[in-house]
Amino acid sequence: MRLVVVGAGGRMGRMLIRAVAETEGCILSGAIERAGAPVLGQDAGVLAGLAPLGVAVTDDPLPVFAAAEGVLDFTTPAATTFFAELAAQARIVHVVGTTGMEEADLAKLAAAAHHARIVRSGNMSLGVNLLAGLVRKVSAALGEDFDIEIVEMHHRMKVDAPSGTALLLGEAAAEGRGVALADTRVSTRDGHTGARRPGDIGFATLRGGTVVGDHSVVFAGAGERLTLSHHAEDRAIFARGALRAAQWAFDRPPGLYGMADVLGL
Ligand SMILES: NC(=O)C1=CN([C@@H]2O[C@H](COP(=O)(O)OP(=O)(O)OC[C@H]3O[C@@H](n4cnc5c(N)ncnc54)[C@H](OP(=O)(O)O)[C@@H]3O)[C@@H](O)[C@H]2O)C=CC1
Ligand SMILES: O=C(O)C1=N[C@H](C(=O)O)C[C@H](O)C1
Repeated sequence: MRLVVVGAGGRMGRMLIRAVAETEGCILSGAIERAGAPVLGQDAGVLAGLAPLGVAVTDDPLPVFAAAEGVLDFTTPAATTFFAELAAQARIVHVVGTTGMEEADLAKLAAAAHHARIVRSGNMSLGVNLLAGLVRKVSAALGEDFDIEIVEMHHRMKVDAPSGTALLLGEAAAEGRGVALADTRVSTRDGHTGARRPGDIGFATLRGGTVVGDHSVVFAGAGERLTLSHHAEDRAIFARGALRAAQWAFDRPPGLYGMADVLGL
């Protein structure tokens, strides 16, 4: 499968280039960065710490998308909605790992999915997607007597909060209870907040150092507490998930899919 990495110079972009090079049946056919990026013109393999791959980083996606079968996109919401339109025009697979997307961005992805095969997830790792299934079950079993709080920690460079993973886990918890996350979500607490409202799903965000991604879902009841956690130690887990998603989507009809579809969960 001929794959393009967009945001090739980023933390995930470089990891994705390595993952494509290591995956049987996949070949890097293009690497895109934004106009003016210092890595333009560099060989993508060298950029990712590998031997040269003969693919120069470019800021012109049109000819690159036209010659590809899929695009791996861990960039920004603005870049992802732009690439979604191009991927739909080129009728190629679009794997979206970008987080921090607003309702309007998601509506654009849904529109593009009429023509493209899009797989989007706030976390592409196997472990987190299994955890989401467990959270849904535990949330349904415990009910509202147990307060749900989601705690996440990431590296100091992360720009969005709560993380895409925390929101994914929050959605799973809300589904388990049969409520909408939008009605129960509490993402900030500061000052005299008053007592916790029954049924709220709380989020707490920590940022610092080089943490790849830690998430815990705490179910706090009267006299006991249950905590389900995932610790990402290496960004390779997300890149491997993205490759799996691209290969899975290759012969699917157009639509918007998630990692639960890819993993058969
Ligand atoms: N779903 C998942 O499993 C995971 C999701 N993520 C998400 O992926 C995203 C990226 O994370 P990370 O790699 O750490 O961030 P980085 O900032 O390291 O990488 C993003 C890259 O995208 C580039 N970029 C921005 N705009 C454009 C554009 N218009 N065209 C081409 N390239 C562009 C940036 O360039 P520049 O810096 O020059 O602006 C940068 O190189 C985040 O939203 C993060 O939360 C991360 C890990 C796992
Ligand atoms: O920005 C990151 O680094 C990560 N982002 C994703 C998120 O927002 O949950 C996935 C992972 O936790 C790393």
